[in-house]
Amino acid sequence: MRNDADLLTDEQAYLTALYERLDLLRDQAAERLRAILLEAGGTPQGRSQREATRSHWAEQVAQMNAVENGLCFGRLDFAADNPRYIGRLGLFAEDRDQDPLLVDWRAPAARPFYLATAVSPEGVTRRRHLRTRGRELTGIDDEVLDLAAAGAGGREDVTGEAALLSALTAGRTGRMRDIVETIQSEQDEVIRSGLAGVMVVQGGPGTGKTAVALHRAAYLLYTHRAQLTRQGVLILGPNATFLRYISQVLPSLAETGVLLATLGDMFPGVTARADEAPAAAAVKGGLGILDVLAQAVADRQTVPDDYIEVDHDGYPLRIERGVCEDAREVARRSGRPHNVARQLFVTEAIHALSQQIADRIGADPLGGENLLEESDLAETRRELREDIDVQQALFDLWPVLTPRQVLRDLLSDADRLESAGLGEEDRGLLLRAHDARWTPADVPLLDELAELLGVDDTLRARAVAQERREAIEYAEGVLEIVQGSRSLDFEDDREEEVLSAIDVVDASAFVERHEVLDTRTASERAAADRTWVFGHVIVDEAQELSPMAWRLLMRRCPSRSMTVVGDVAQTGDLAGTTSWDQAFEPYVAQRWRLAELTVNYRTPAEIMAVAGDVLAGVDPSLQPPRSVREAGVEPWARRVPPAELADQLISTVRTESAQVSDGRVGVLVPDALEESLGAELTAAVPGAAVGEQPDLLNHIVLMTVKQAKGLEFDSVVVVQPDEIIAESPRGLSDLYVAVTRATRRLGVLHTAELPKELAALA
Ligand SMILES: Nc1ncnc2c1ncn2[C@@H]1O[C@H](COP(=O)(O)OP(=O)(O)OP(=O)(O)O)[C@@H](O)[C@H]1O
Repeated sequence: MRNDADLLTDEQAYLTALYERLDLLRDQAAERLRAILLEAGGTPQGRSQREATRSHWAEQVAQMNAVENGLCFGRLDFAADNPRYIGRLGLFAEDRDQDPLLVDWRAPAARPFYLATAVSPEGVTRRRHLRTRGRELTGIDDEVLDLAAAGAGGREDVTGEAALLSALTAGRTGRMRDIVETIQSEQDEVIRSGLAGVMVVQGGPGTGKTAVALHRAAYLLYTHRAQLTRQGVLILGPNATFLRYISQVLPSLAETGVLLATLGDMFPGVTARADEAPAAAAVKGGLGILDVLAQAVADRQTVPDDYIEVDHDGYPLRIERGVCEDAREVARRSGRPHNVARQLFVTEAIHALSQQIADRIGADPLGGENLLEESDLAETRRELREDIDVQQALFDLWPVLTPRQVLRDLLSDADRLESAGLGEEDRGLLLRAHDARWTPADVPLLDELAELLGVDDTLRARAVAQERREAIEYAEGVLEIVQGSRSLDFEDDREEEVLSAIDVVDASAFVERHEVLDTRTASERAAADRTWVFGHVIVDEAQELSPMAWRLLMRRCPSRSMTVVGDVAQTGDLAGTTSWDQAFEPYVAQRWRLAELTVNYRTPAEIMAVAGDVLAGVDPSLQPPRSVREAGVEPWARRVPPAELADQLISTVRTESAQVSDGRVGVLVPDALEESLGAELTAAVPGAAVGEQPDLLNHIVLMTVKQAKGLEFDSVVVVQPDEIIAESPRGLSDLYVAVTRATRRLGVLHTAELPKELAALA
């Protein structure tokens, strides 16, 4: 009889063969890459093809490197089929007609690994999880999936229980890990849902929303590769620290072509990271600001009180208020953006001024018709257009503007704000220095202004068109030569069918082929281009987005192919989303689909009992997600004298750090205490990370709740919960976020009474 040791030996042999195949393929890819890198010169077309080949092989090598750990993690046995091994990458034998050696987790054939249950086994008789360290098999967990065996213990709501629990109880590292080995069926439904339309994934803390969003990106890129690598996928996260936290997950899923960004990165050339009062961000985030921006632009289209006098050709020329008003009216009525409509304003004004000149110099002394002819008038207009003084005067009245300039000027000038229609209280909130740093809430305003202002690219377009005309003329010349030589060569042999360049391309197609292709990836180009349209947009912590931020995102995704993950119970931003219906109504009406995640994989049951009370304070109708496990440790609270808070915190952090040994301790504090407690903690515990973008790889991190959105720690110490609540109208939601960051241990330090929502800890 075969025993467990034989089983391990067999599976190890299979694993070793897989790694040998991987090594071989990787060596081949690396060799091809080296060969391409050694090539040089050639035509522009040849170079761009070479670049495409180079990035293909570079990506292949990177993918194969990324799957080194955990290459294969599962096996499915079927009643009526060969076993199937599941891994992070697909591998084929030399002979492609054979079954694949390893099935990529994203392929349809891998799906039963995540979905098959004893009740609905989908032909699977056994699911096996392979545990590995490096290339070595360290253990096997089997689940037998036939109904007869279903009663034999195990949970029907969880697949791969042993593997799942071992993943969930592992110490945290400060970087998120992939979950491909233990994706649960409700998560799998979301990950593999179709590409089209808006899908909202609502789920409480720890239900795997972030993990699911990232795996969905990997799945979509795998399944719709051609389309999505061309257009790119945007993943929007709440802050830079969070992006670093998740940044390793995608490469290890062997994917590229994804742009990870925060709202603050969404206007090319601006990195908006500064903080501002939540109330100010709320004013900027509401749709009421749209009228203010439109008026701010209109306010830049001015007319003189009476007239402006300029010197033209030695004569004084008056640019009268009436002329400017008429020209402005025509330009505004065109409905074009400000910088584009400017052409109309100038043309109208020049027209009126030329008429003025004609009236003066062409007047018939005998009272007849004006003596100037149309050609004279055209000449006058040309002179006026070229007159620097006239140009300057018209520029001052209707200047070319940039979004940054308009927003800076507006936010630093109380009169402009008032004229744009902002009430006194809001003016007080928004007013700031002219050189203030950009905040994330400014970014949708910059984007909106870019739409209102537009870009007058007539000059650039003219230059490009001219260049292209010249290239086509040149190409026509080349093709004529080809044509000419062909008729000479084949004069005597007219029967022969010969295709030459002239038969298959015309001159403009010839030019197109020879134009140098942009070799940047879609995500690189998208990052530099405000008007880039993404193939798919994934938004994490989507509840924090304001209506203005949604407007910006919808512009980047006119196809509305979006995955939106979030939890309306965790909304902290005042302008954030508290109802998905409201957020999407303006863009897709009722046409969005909702998926709910209900199981909490992060926070153990003991801590969720406390979190449930806090959630009831936020909204009694909301249900906390169900914890998948217990930690066996009760959460605690300790009241300390105010003067001892810092010392007590330091000693608590030391104890907690020892408790989680290699894991992570997160200290979550009210905004007002971040600086002072941060300073005291780092003085006493030198390795601790604090500040605007603390390094999560440190074992101890102190941050505000806002910074901790989406993150998790083995042990969490919440400081002064009453202050966290008091700091914002959404303070209870913030406390809910704070207490749900822990994977094992939760403690609370407080100097005042415990808030009633935490009474269970008293
Ligand atoms: N199927 C799974 N297998 C293993 N681990 C999982 C699984 N699903 C989620 N997790 C783990 O649970 C933790 C919480 O997941 P995640 O951060 O994605 O949750 P979330 O819903 O985004 O939470 P929050 O709303 O609090 O930000 C992570 O450590 C994640 O790796």
